[in-house]
Amino acid sequence: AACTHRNRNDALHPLWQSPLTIPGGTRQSPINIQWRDSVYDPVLKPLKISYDPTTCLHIWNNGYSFLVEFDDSTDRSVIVGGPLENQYRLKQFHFHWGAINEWGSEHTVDSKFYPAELHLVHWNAVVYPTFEEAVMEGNGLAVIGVFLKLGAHHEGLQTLVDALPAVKHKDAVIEFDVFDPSCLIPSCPDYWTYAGSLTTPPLTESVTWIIKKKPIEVDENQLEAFRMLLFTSDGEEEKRMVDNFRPLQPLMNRTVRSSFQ
Ligand SMILES: NS(=O)(=O)c1c(F)c(F)c(S(=O)(=O)CCO)c(N[C@H]2CCc3ccccc32)c1F
Ligand SMILES: [Zn+2]
Repeated sequence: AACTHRNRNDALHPLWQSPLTIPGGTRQSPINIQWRDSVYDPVLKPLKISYDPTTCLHIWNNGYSFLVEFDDSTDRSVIVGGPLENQYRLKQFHFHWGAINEWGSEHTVDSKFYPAELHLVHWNAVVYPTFEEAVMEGNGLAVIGVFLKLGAHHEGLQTLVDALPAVKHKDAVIEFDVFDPSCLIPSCPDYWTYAGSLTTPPLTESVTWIIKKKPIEVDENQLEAFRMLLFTSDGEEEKRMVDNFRPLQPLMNRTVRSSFQ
């Protein structure tokens, strides 16, 4: 049943009416991560994350998801190591979630969906002068994916949840000037990594995905707070912002590597 529902969102929202798969695309995202098919790579380093909480700027409902955007004009919030050749700057983070807890994540693990997935979007400011250029290049972006599972209340997430009513409608923005997103990343260092793409337009094949093995726990009220957001602007007929994930894409000729045995 979940699989049919997942495809239902193609008709629901313009974003997902874009081509299911880019013609000629060989590295599209998201994918199912088959744990037993992932290959341990001893060369993979630990991912080094150093975020400066004061680089946080605002929260914005852009009609696809809600984004927390950062000042990426300097190297104050960066990641390095892991599968990455260069240092990448944090630009924004956002989430994908479902209408109910049975689905909502973009990636799956052994075909299991999580109720939501966090994406921290970074760009290679060492090699490319702007984010927009990095979006078009094979090694331009690095996105950390963190699965959310239903469980204990998440203190760090709550500060974000408390601000969501202020960005209920598309195009709403509120100032959000101190937040450390590393509180949303599990301390367990284990991750999978593969070469993929953006999961929203322009769907460019420019993302090194780093998917954390361990999920974070959030409670039902916190997931419900995501589902109270709207795709629509103030004054339009309300459409709840749910099921804002892209359907799974073919693995094609790719190997998912793991940083753990
Ligand atoms: N799942 S994902 O990580 O691929 C991903 C998203 F799912 C998503 F919704 C967005 S967005 O900014 O809300 C919508 C723009 O496409 C972005 N934003 C990126 C993509 C392109 C772009 C251009 C300017 C600013 C941010 C972004 C994104 F990288
Ligand atoms: Zn995303």
